Amino acid sequence: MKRQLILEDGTVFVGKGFGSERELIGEVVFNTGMTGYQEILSDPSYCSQIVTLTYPLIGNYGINRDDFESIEPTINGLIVKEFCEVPSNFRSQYPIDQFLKDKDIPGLAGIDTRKLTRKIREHGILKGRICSMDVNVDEIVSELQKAEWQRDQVKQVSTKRSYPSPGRGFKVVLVDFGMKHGILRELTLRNCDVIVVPYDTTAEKILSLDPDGIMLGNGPGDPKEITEGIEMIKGVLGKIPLFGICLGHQLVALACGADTERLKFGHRGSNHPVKNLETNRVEITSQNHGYTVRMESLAGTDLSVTHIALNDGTVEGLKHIKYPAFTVQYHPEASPGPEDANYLFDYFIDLMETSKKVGTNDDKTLRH
Ligand SMILES: NC(=O)CC[C@H](N)C(=O)O
Repeated sequence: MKRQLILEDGTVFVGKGFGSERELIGEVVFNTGMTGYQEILSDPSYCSQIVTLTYPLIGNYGINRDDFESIEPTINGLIVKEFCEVPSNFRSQYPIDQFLKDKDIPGLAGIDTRKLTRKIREHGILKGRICSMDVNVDEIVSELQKAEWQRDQVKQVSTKRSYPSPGRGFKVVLVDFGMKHGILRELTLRNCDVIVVPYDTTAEKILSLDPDGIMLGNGPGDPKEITEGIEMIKGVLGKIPLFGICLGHQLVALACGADTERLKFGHRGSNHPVKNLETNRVEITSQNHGYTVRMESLAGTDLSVTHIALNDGTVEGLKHIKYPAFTVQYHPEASPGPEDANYLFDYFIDLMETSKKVGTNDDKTLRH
């Protein structure tokens, strides 16, 4: 069935609808990964966004049982050049069209995704809506222009209650701002005894669980909205080793007095080159973020830059100069890859081990 994408600047792309027929407003973003559409669809960091995949054929290995990053996908739409109706893979359980119908997520195929991507790159992220052909385009455009940027996505996707994921190794509190389950899988692989807690858990509560380490996961939206997380980090920093990923990285920066800002069109893909300034090695990384830590705002803070993006020079990794705390803007858990940055989870384990041996000194600070 013919359907259209309407953007807030009045541009219209006509294509073929698939998935659900719901009409939802969302920020239209693009991801350049060649594979990994199931992980992208189910990554809560995309909550309420309409995701365009630039790879021209999507869905050929279907949707399987194992690759989900969350149980309920929360994207507001999926745009592809061509979707595969008959997937072929031994793991495939059903086609992407059926999955989107079941989850009530609208899809649009058959549009020029290169043109749409160029538009977003030139203009910056635009609000849009996938609609039927009989709507009044001018009305939709003015509605889009008036619409606020989405808020409160973390509240929507974070777990409502703590839950354990038992193991025999280090005890880790994983703060769920809308985490990809890949993070939990990496900790489990390393035998961690994990407790996943809601985004607004206080420092006191976390300290009362007596963890060896705290992991701050990824999540959607503007980091400045998550004041509960920023306060919590201030209360645990220096007391327990800390590892932050993506939104977790941005929150640590804010807690240490640095600033964040929205990027023009973000970094979303699985081949973003990042330079590790400590080893001078380049890592190919998986990324999905629309905000960034402002480089200039780090002056005068206790954070030093450990990684930078080679495409645009933005901050990709930080470490605390006094406390055992480090963060990355990209995704070391990756899924489906690349795995260049997987060593960071081992580094976190080492940090917990060292901190445990050294113990805490009088003012409860731990040092590398
Ligand atoms: N993947 C993430 O954690 C994204 C962080 C934040 N919501 C951003 O868009 O920059």
